[in-house]
Amino acid sequence: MKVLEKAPAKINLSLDVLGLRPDGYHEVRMVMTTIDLSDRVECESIPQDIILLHASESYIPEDGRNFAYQAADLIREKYGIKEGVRIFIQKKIPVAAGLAGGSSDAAATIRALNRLWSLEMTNEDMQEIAVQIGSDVAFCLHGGTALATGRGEIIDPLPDLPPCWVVLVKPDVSVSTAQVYRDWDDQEAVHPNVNAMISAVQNHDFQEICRQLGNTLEPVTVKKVADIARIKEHMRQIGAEGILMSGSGPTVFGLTQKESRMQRLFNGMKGYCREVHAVRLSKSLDHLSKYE
Ligand SMILES: C[C@](O)(CO)[C@H](O)COP(=O)(O)OP(=O)(O)OC[C@H]1O[C@@H](n2ccc(N)nc2=O)[C@H](O)[C@@H]1O
Ligand SMILES: Nc1ncnc2c1ncn2[C@@H]1O[C@H](COP(=O)(O)OP(=O)(O)OP(=O)(O)O)[C@@H](O)[C@H]1O
Repeated sequence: MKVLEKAPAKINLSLDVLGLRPDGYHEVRMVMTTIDLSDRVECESIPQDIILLHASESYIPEDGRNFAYQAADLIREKYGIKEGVRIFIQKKIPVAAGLAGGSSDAAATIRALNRLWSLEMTNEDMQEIAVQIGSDVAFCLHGGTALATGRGEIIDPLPDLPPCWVVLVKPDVSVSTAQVYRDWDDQEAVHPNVNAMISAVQNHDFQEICRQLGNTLEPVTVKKVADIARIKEHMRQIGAEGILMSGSGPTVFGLTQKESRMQRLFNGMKGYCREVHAVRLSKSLDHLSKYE
């Protein structure tokens, strides 16, 4: 049997860091949402006792460095699975971009293997695997809109956002999440109002969501990637209603509810940057699974 899962990217609408924890991670408080830009993960059981992973792009690791591979390895170990699996990842999400592409592939693999091997995993079982792979994987398991706290693994669902377009612009550089967190400085930090963002989401108030967009990691990455500030300014001039860098960057997103403005933004930014996407938001993942 072959199982397919969609693995959507995320954006951070509000990202605050509260401080460094004893375990070396940072305590965060963030509002995240999934968008309709997805990788596709296929899992097929094979009789040999191995994990075979292939990705559509040559720059994606196909061994134990791949988060999807790690997910399969952890599940086989925990549930004593003797058969192997062939995993294929059709990559659409830009890599090392602040969009959690690798984390979403891992989450999709957990969902897929739960079905492929009829494991009847509870949310807690999936969560236990997710946190061993990365901080963003727990959010990616369920998608939709949520508040994430702790190191990012404690998830409290929020209502869906009002419908809107998301225009993503990725500068031609990759950013190391670990380095951005290391460079974040408590003394210099600018803190977004996460509570105000939560209220705006609960009130379905699109204009207020745009006003409350904020990311304490943005100034850290802007110091290294000056293009981010230029992209933001350009998007502002074209007329995006809200603009922010996602996660540790460097991808910048612009929000608008007007299709004509989305088109203007997409065309305007396409002439400015190579990698530009215009997508809609995506809801929670429960209805996305598909068998083949
Ligand atoms: C920036 C965000 O993408 C926002 O959603 C996440 O906070 C990062 O999540 P992620 O990429 O899944 O991060 P992980 O793979 O768990 O960690 C990568 C590195 O980032 C740093 N890190 C990550 C998460 C966190 N809460 N504090 C940290 O300090 C740690 O140095 C860690 O070694
Ligand atoms: N399935 C995967 N897809 C893409 N990258 C992967 C995958 N598995 C492991 N990686 C590695 O993870 C690193 C980060 O890639 P990813 O695209 O997940 O970053 P990101 O979007 O910045 O994530 P985040 O927003 O969670 O910090 C890359 O260097 C890549 O080699």
